[in-house]
Amino acid sequence: MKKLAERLLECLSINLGLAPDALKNALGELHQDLLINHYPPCPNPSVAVGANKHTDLGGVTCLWQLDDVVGLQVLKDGEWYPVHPKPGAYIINVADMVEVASNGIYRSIQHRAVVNPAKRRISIAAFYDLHPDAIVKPIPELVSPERPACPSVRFGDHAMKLAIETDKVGKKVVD
Ligand SMILES: O=C(O)CCC(=O)C(=O)O
Ligand SMILES: [Fe+2]
Repeated sequence: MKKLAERLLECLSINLGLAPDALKNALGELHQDLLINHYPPCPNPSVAVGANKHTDLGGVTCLWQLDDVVGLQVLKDGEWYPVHPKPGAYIINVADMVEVASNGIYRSIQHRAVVNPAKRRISIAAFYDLHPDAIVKPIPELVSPERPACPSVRFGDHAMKLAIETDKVGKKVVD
């Protein structure tokens, strides 16, 4: 799975016109955090949230939706769109540190999970997170007068800030 995340970072780098290892070098050593989300059926989904609106913190996330139950939604142009589970397919989220390293060219995706009135849902998220001391700066080739550098971020501070200032959850890093 980690190989998949590393390969994805290579593809994202190449797509930016950079060397394949550009994002990997900008993020440093990645480690995997696994989170198993279990959403029991909820008789009144309109008053309950599965997972609140947020962006993932690290590099990329590989998300596996186990059951054929729609719950994940992504925010695009102010509208929530469902992401339908596909057997054998992972959902890949660009997370905050790729947004910073790419100087905002890639945007971390705002998403949430809603609950289902009749069925339970399970998802497994593999987050590729950074060392807490890793400092992520925009890759110099992606900085220009038209696209000035966004602020650098120390990963540990970013994760802590969101843990403490929960009102910041779901806000964009670059903006
Ligand atoms: O359950 C889902 O589909 C989303 C879970 C999620 O966004 C997360 O664990 O960060
Ligand atoms: Fe997430």
